[in-house]
Amino acid sequence: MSSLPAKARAVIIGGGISGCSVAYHLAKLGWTDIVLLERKQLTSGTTWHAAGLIGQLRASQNMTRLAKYSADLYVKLEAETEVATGMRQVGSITVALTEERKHEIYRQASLARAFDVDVREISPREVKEMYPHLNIEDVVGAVHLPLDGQCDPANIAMALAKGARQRGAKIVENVKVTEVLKKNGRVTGVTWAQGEEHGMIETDVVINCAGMWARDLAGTSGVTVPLHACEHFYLVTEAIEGLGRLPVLRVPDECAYYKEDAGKMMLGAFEPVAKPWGMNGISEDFCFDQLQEDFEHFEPILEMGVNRMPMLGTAGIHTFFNGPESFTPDDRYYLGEAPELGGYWVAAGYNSIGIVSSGGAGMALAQWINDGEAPFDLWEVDIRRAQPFQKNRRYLKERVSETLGLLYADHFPYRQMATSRNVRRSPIHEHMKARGAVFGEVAGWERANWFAKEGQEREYRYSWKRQNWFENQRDEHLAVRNNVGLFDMTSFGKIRIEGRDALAFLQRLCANQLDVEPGRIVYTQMLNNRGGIESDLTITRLSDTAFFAVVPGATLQRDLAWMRNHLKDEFVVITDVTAGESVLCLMGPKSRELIQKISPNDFSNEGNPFGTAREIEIGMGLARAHRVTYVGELGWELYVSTDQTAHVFETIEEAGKDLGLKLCGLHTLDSCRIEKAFRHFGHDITDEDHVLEAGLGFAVKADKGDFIGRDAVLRKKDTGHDRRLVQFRLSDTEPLLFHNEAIVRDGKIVGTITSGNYGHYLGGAIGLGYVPSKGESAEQVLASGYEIEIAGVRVKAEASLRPMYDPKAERVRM
Ligand SMILES: NCCCC(=O)O
Repeated sequence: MSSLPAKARAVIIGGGISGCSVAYHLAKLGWTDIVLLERKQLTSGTTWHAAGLIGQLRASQNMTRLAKYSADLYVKLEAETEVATGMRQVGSITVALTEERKHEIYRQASLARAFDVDVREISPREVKEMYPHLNIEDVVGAVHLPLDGQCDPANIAMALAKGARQRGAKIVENVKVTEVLKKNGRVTGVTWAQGEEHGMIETDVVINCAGMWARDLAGTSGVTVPLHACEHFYLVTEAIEGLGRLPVLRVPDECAYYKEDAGKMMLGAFEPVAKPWGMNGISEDFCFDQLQEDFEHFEPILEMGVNRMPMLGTAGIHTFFNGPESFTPDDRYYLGEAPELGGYWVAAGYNSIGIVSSGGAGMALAQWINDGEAPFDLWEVDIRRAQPFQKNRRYLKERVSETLGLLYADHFPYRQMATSRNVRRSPIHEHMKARGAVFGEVAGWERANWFAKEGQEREYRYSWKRQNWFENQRDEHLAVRNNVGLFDMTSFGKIRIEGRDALAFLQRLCANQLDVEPGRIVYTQMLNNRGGIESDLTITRLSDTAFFAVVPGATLQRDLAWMRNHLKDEFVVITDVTAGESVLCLMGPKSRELIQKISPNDFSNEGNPFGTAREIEIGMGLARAHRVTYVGELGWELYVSTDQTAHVFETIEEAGKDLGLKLCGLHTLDSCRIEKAFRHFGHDITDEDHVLEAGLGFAVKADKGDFIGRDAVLRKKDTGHDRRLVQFRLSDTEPLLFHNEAIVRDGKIVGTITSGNYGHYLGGAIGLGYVPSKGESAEQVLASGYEIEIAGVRVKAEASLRPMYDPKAERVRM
């Protein structure tokens, strides 16, 4: 095909709104020699049948930021490109039918306000004024966003495509990418076909924007993009006389959204049990196709719809639509560079919010590709969170039948998935279960989140208030503080870094000093060039040439990729050994007494100081005992080969009987660590957060020689902090903090809580969050009056820059 170049700076695969937005934003950054290849026609997969709702009310700060960007962009796009986008800022209303839902949408409103989104809590009467057709009998609250809107999705995509073309991008239809070429772990080009014609484009950047084909396409390159299509249903009525212009309406408690368009009403649904589609692959010929209607499946939604908006009962139905859309295992989309293949980028899996997401996502991804670093924290949607096993089709099929409905379900804190569970289990999973564990799942790992008492139901009762496990957590928490607790942390990611150049390699990647004696444990961060935190880990030196890194289970793929991508011509082997060792954490003031009962080794401060690790005998087996803690107490993390784990666990349990040993869950790990203000990666510390502003300067050794991020550290030392991570305790002991609550300083919203939990020892909810501090001393930062806004209500908070629990770190060294 003569119009296709032999070389391009980037090749985008897929001409839906996602691909068009990436092309538009790359072109805007000056990437003019780029090519977008669409296997059929632009928008012909999912974009063309999307509802086109532009809602800025999102569950987290970055999703709010990106949705706001999309809304602002789409408003301007028509003037810029002269394509009629159908963008109308009709506003939106979300109504709550329960107090819990009202609390959720009010929380989202607080968050949106922190990002300058125009949003207001409104009464049911005000809802009726704006939406006279609505039955508001059981409406308990609502929020209104006057600058939300609706658009014609296909035309937005066309406008983005035109904007990209105007800046030099080549967008070509009816060309299929047949292979992504690679060499030495990097993309080198793509081959394409158009009918009988074939060709190749040399490139080192490929972006998979292939929507519901993204998983299979990625699979041919050994890349993991776990998503699966589901059937998505909506209906459009005949024209209704006198309907008038109406805001978009969401009634999540009835799984429904409503849109007025050209005098007709659209009613769409996110039903609790969805219908996965395309299990055996999606046809090559799919082009503007619809799926078979299923009235029975939609009927319960329609019934609620007719009650909510009685005129639907008499309006004729013009279209009953069913079309496929992509869903992911956690209802969040994928953005970023695939960990398996350099230069292979992904923007896919939009979970039915692709139109409002794609503008912001395209902007963020283009900047990421251009700069080699994410423009701000995108961990929530980062492709590196995907686990290799998640591409399993049975897993995906079962999971997406749930995640479609979760879009409009209550997004309670700690909510666990019900489907596709038990894939990754610790060797003592059954022991934990037998002792009352109630499990949660992270990265496929089943982990005991809390332990039910004898006779107590082993289920979560979700709420925005104290949930049914609050007292269990309190007992576990106090056992760790006063006595001894045992956590199963087998889900930790474990990486061996070995070889002649291992030390030099880690010295270059880590901010702390790794040139330590074998047996020392070093807490460190891996930084990017801005001084932002890419990884938060401990590294134990096992020998002159061998190191052992421990990372959160959720970040393992990201951390492996960061290490592997930074390997030069060095003799270093990086191996994921996660499945080989379990981790039992014995924590609390009586942990020494307990371990000493079952091991002949010396656990004294002299023989085994804080921050050291060595092999020990335990029961009749062996373990590597690391004297570290994430809960702020005396304790040991025991790394045990998986075959001996049950034996070691049983030995500890037996010995702990007369010491009051308590099994503890992940909720307690978190409540203990937040009292001690230990940072949690992905929340309190991200690639956007400077290591010094995060309060981790103690783990940075700028004088050790060069390392990635060192210049940024030195610069920050010169210029001073722009913001600081502060610990807060609410003075009212009743309300709870989770994350994303607004921080109010002297009456003004200045930030959001990055993580929160209940401090059962300190008494009251504890949160961490950044506040601006340019030119201010620590005293000045703390001298202000702080409040935290929770669902619109402001609660006084005490602030501290030092950990409120054990500020002198005496407990860990006792
Ligand atoms: N595709 C439907 C979008 C739903 C929503 O924005 O709430």
